[in-house]
Amino acid sequence: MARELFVNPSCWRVNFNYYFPRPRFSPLISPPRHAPSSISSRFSASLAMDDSKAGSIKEMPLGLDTTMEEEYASQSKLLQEFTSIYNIDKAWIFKSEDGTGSQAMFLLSQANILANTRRKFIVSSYISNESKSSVNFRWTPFPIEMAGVSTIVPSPCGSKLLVIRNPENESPSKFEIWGPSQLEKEFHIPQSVHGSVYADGWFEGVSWNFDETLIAYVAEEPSPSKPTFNDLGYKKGGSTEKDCSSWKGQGEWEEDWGETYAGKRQPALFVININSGEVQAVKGIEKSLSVGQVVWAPSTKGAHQYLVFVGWSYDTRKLGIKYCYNRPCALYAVRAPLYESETKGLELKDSSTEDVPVFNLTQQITSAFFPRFSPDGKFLVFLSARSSVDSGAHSATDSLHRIDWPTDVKLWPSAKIVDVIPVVMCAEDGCLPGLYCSSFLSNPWLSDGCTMIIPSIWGSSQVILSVNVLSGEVLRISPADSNFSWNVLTLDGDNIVAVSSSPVDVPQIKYGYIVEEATKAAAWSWLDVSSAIFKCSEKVISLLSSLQFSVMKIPVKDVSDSLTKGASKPFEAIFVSSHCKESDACNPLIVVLHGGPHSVSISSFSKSLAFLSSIGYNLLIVNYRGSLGFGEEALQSLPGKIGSQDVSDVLTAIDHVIDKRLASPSKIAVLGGSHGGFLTTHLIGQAPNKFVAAAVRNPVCNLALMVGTTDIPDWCYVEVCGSEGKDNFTEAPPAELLTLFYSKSPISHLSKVKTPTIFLLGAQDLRVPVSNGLQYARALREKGVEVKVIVFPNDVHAIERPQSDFESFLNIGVWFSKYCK
Ligand SMILES: CC(=O)N[C@@H](C)C(=O)N[C@@H](C)C(=O)O
Repeated sequence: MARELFVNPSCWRVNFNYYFPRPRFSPLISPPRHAPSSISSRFSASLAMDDSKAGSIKEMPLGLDTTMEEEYASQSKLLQEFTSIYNIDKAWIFKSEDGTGSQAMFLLSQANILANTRRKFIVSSYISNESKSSVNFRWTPFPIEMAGVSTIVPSPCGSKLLVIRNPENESPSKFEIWGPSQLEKEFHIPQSVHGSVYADGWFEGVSWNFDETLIAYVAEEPSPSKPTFNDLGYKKGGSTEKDCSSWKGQGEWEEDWGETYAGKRQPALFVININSGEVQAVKGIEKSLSVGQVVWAPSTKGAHQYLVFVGWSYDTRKLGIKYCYNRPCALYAVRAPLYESETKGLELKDSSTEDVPVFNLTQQITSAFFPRFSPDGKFLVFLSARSSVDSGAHSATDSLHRIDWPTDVKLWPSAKIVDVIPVVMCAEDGCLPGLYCSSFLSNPWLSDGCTMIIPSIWGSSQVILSVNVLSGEVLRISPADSNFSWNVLTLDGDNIVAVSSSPVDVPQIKYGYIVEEATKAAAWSWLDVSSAIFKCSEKVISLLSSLQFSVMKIPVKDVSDSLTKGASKPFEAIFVSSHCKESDACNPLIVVLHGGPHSVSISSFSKSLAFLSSIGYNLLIVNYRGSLGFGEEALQSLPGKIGSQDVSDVLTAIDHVIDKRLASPSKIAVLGGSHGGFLTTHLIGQAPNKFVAAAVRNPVCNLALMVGTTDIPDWCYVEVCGSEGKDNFTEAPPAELLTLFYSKSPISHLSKVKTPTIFLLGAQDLRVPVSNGLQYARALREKGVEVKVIVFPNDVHAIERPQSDFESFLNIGVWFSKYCK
């Protein structure tokens, strides 16, 4: 979680949907409205023969009919252009030695469709501030590819760069230490010491100590030994050697953290000495604790060095952790291992703690993560998802806290936790709706030592906040007069390098500085940073320039006294459309629904949504009540009411745009993934005449089936039964509960469905296993509804591997072209 990232498609609190529609510019081949979705291959072949070379019979690819082939080809061409747009993932600043400017390093990434991976590359720039209000970025001419790199972490003073390369198989992890002009050291850490270094954005943590000699990090524990057998049966004592006369059994199955962690071993703490290359496992941490996000505690001369880390514990089972902030966690302090070179002159002042080497620092609160020490080491600030843990909702409103860091180790466990920003239940209009953070910079501090710069969701946008952690003052410092989304990449002293985008504007770098004399509300000014590096194709630019977006406020229907104030306030939807003349008929509308349900669609650039809108669809991206960014009361109004309140909000949003003549009632399609797929399939069942086509990615269709197969069965309880579902959760749900789960599921409305629906399913999805989508798709087909199913054998819940992502949205686009005229 400790990533300095621009919003990343895999970022779990912000939802991105990728869908592609009919090209406006391509000659449309109109299929018969109810053409069978799978014309027999004999028929396809005979049609194809006309334009094939004599003698050979052209076979249509599986699942593609001849009537749509042109469409498929033209959409795929444009889709390639959108797919190749870069992401701006991270940045670092290095102060120049003469103090006149700074050097910036940006980490960008781009899909490499052919290799089915993402290419990572670095671009650098020299930053000079000619005056307070102007900045000049001088870029190196070409990016440098970072092939095979898992993560890079500069040292605090910027003189060294750690590059970690994780093994692809059983080979060692590689640690490289680079100086300004050369590789200074390289260490290979064998699997017997530890497995892959975690670079997952959740357990991930790599931290240099203050004198840049030691690096603490999180890696997979070494593999436990497994029973060995040979021709005499079980071989006592086992064997580490690989020999051809024996074989290994499996031993007992070990729980992992579910979705995206299948087969990953326990995350554990290690420290490497970069002078000797010696690696030590950090001792004293309970076996049951999974660790992550490690940082060095401020050091006291002559005393032991300590590490602060996040620990996740569990009861009888590890429930899925991806997208789930409701897993209890705490901050712990542990003594760092001693290295010979470090012990010289050590007085071991705190040797009295010998028996208690690990302290829980946050016992008073159910969740604590993203630990950050202030630059002077006087306080420790952290984020908490206690609302999420306490209510059982998988994500909710965060709170920010401070511990005034005692110099005496013995006082650490009893140190008071101070609330800096509490959970906001229901904000007044224009005020902070609450904190919703999915990343903190590793160094988020301005030079006053007490102001942090953090990104957070505010309604349907991501904004940048400055937070004074002593006074609790919070300011929205990214421009409040635009609906763009912003993220912090890094700080350049007291200036901010940020990235800003919108549904119709590709990400652009911005440089923010404080305008001293201005009023508080307008204290920050933002400069554009232009570069040829951050340009995309002319075609994309021209298509995007014909689009516009707005954020709509949609009043809640049927407000009753039983609703909290926060749940009675308007929710939001992002509307994306092309500039059109009054007389123009509306483009077809695609209703886009995020998952979670406690996630949010923000107003940032999404390649797939931009593609979709740029070729002739209007989008209605609905942040129904329960989404992040609108206060805790609105969010908590949904658990217990899924399939009704959220469905009603989406229908209200659709009516809203129809009433405003922004959508034609006969040209509406709907798409969503996961809980968004739950909503999509509910909508086509509950409002069977409303939608001409639907597309779902790993949809939740049958909660009674999901509860026994998902990595988060507790989610089904909480979302169906509300908070009390958390207390009643059991692995063996009683029959009455299974009946309730079924009745709250889209499958219970299946008999009414008429809408042609395409299913994109990841066979390795542990969150909403493929059986959910398959059962529903087969049941629809059984009753004669048009259905197309694509299963990606190696994809998990997110279906984000480049080729799968591409094929998914190409097929969604073509599906909509076929049915959504
Ligand atoms: C908590 C969670 O994973 N819920 C799923 C049902 C879901 O909707 N997932 C979201 C995050 C998604 O968009 O995939």
